[in-house]
Amino acid sequence: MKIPDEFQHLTPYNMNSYTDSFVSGKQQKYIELQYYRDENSLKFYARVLFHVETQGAPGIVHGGAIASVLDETMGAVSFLNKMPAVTASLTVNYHRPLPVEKTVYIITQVEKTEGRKIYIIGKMVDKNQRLFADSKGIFVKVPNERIGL
Ligand SMILES: CCCCCCCC/C=C\CCCCCCCC(=O)SCCNC(=O)CCNC(=O)[C@H](O)C(C)(C)COP(=O)(O)OP(=O)(O)OC[C@H]1O[C@@H](n2cnc3c(N)ncnc32)[C@H](O)[C@@H]1OP(=O)(O)O
Repeated sequence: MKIPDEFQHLTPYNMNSYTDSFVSGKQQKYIELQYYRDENSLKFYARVLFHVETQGAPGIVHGGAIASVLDETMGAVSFLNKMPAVTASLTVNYHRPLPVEKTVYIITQVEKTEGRKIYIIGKMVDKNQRLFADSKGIFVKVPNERIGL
């Protein structure tokens, strides 16, 4: 199966301390998601399949479902970079309708930090690098105990 070049050398990443998420937890059957990381980069990656249960318009993935997956993958890149943070703001641009049952790929990265603020960007593409959505957000560093760590 063809996958984006950037995904060829990644290793699957399982978030052991974060297993019941409504986005990526195995208890839900709406979204199939596998995270990946690259030891040599500060980016974080996901392969995602939205099942028909995530549709808004018939056959098209709901924009809120796309935003949720981007949000979690963006949040995760802050944790991986040892900066536990929560979403303060999130902007998503939807470039074309995403059909249900189509595998797509997400890439997120930290753009810059300013004090407690972490600026994170993300994008969702298919195997041919066609852009479905991109996102930017401000995540704010919080003490571990504020997020149950
Ligand atoms: C979540 C964790 C789970 C456990 C994980 C285990 C490990 C697993 C590993 C990886 C998985 C990762 C999965 C991530 C999951 C997805 C992420 C989410 O969905 S998080 C939930 C939704 N978000 C909230 O619930 C935030 C609610 N809001 C707040 O708590 C506060 O408003 C907060 C923390 C954002 C700010 O409050 P203040 O009182 O601490 O700080 P102030 O002083 O107000 O802001 C600090 C700086 O941020 C700016 N700021 C605040 N809000 C802003 C906004 N909306 N836009 C722009 N800037 C903002 C402010 O202007 C200030 O900037 P200046 O330092 O002055 O430069």
